[in-house]
Amino acid sequence: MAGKKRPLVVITRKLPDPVETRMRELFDARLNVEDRPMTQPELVAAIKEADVLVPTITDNIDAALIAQAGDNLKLIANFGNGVDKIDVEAAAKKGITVTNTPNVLTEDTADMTMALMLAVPRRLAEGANVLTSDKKWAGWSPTWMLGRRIWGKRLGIVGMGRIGTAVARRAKAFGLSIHYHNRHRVLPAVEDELEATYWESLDQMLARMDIISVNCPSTPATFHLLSARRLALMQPSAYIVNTARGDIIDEESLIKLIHDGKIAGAALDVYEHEPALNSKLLKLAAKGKVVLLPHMGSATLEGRIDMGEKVIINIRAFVDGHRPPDRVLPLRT
Ligand SMILES: O=CC(=O)O
Repeated sequence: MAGKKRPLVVITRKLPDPVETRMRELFDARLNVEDRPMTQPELVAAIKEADVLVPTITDNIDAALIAQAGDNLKLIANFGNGVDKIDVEAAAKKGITVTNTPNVLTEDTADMTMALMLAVPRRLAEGANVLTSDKKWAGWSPTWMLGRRIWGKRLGIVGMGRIGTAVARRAKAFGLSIHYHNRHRVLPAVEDELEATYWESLDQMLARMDIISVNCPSTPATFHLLSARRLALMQPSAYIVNTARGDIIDEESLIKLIHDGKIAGAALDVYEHEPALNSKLLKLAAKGKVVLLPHMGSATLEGRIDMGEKVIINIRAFVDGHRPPDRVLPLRT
């Protein structure tokens, strides 16, 4: 990029207006004016030409694509936290830095996790549906639409990172007791604040919880972390919430266990093959066993503008010859 004043920054998707305006002011920004994902040939053209590529979490930036990058591509500044669609290792081998947008979507995603945690036990979607569908509401009844109590229950968080901790803070305020499984134990001060119990064994935690919340990243090590065997350890009265990534759960097994009454229900924001949806999930939704959202965890206007600002900060730091604050290093596997 040396010698160039304004790097050519190719952005694969439409971003919120204030972000695009700022990008145009600062860079030679190539925006995607049509609000649709780039096709594969468009992505190839983009990676060949750009000094900086700004993909989103749905673009597949795999080794084959990275191999086609032009010599001037030195930075992939992801608009999003999860980098599971970027081959960070292949990028590093080609001398390309990768950055993401952590922190700014933590609280929004935790809010949505909390909403989903309530949704199935308290029958939110089913209840709302009574009023908006042509089903007749006969009025309040002592025995109708009874869900299950949330407060006083045990919440097991799989992945106590930034989002997991933000979920735990909210859940504690809702009267749940906090349990977690993580590769590493969190700081004692955080455990004390949350009165959290650490489970070294994920299996043992799964077997004892009322609600499980998945909050770890998707990596080769967490693929189907909640496998058929592990899901089968859960109690038949337990619920599972996933706002992380679909492939952390063996979705087909989860569907079967809910269908067979071996898990009470699930609230999902992410899917194993999204945007494709397993049609069996729709059948479970119709029975009130699952609540399904279309990957909206971080979808607030403020959050998306903050994410754009993070992308800009990373690009500017990099272009100015500094280490970008949100550099993602290849995984040590
Ligand atoms: O899912 C959203 C993200 O990873 O940013």
